[in-house]
Amino acid sequence: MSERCKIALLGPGAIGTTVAAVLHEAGRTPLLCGRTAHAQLTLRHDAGEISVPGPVLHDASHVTQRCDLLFVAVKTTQVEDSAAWLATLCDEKTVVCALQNGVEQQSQLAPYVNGATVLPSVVWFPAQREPDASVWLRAQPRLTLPDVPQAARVVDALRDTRCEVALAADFLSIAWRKLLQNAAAGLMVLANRRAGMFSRGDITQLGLAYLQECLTVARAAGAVLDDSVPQEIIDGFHRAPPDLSTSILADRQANRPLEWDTRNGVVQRYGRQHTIATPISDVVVPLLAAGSEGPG
Ligand SMILES: NC(=O)C1=CN([C@@H]2O[C@H](COP(=O)(O)OP(=O)(O)OC[C@H]3O[C@@H](n4cnc5c(N)ncnc54)[C@H](OP(=O)(O)O)[C@@H]3O)[C@@H](O)[C@H]2O)C=CC1
Ligand SMILES: CC(C)(CO)C(=O)C(=O)O
Repeated sequence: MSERCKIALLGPGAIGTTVAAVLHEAGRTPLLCGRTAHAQLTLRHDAGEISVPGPVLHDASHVTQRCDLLFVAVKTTQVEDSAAWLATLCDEKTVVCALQNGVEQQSQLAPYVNGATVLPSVVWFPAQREPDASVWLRAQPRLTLPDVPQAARVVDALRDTRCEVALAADFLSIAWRKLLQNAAAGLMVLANRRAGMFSRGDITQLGLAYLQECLTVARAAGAVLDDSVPQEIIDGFHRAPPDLSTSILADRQANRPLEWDTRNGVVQRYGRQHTIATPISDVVVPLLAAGSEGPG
């Protein structure tokens, strides 16, 4: 096994390109690992563009290095297919920072990472992959991590970059807060519309009722969240640019598999575990699952 690499990034899509670009700007270009070969990555932001020189490696069997820090930004539906990369890049000394939505990153990645520490994160910023594979960053990049010793490796890597990192003592509650936002964003898939649809009174009411259901489940799972959270999330959609999309809608519109279980099914599953009725999830989840997988 050859020398270790300091930082690698798996999944150079919308979020992965953003993190690779901010690392590159700070002189810490990661080893780029993906599924599709690209000569370079391009991130477009408010003030200009960042190009990250490639190549994006696309065959794990050509790589022999383990890494100290691995950012994983494949979709949660793509983890199993990424197994060869995870096995190649990780050992028990690696910290794997999951740049993924959901509240289950640790259990989803642990089977694949050779005993590495999996650090979940909350990714707050929207980024959009364009048809030419460049990425449009639509807000200030910002992550929240659990306040544990292994987070220092991510904090150091992202120090003095465009990406803010916050550490949270009560990470679980913050992760569920973000999950609620993602669950409500799933309604955009069913309407095939972007954030502007929340300006409708009927969608606002549906969103609030769904978020109330999600909040009850989140609290049963241990999250400490105020009664005001559903309204705050809806207010966020009202303030968003009407054309702001969400990654699950981008996947639906491209006819790719959806992270329906990670973002919406999870509320129904935890609801069942805690014997909480989830009537709205019981409608939303099968429709998202069928949209993702068919048949038909
Ligand atoms: N986009 C956003 O605004 C946000 C997304 N998130 C979350 O971040 C995570 C990543 O999402 P996002 O960046 O949008 O996803 P993308 O679909 O844009 O990127 C996924 C990347 O992973 C690559 N990939 C897929 N399969 C494999 C594989 N088997 N081996 C190696 N690479 C692979 C894809 O390659 P290819 O180019 O071939 O498709 C692509 O580069 C998700 O969990 C999402 O929910 C969180 C907050 C915001
Ligand atoms: C845009 C954002 C931040 C909220 O829905 C997101 O998490 C996503 O698109 O997956």
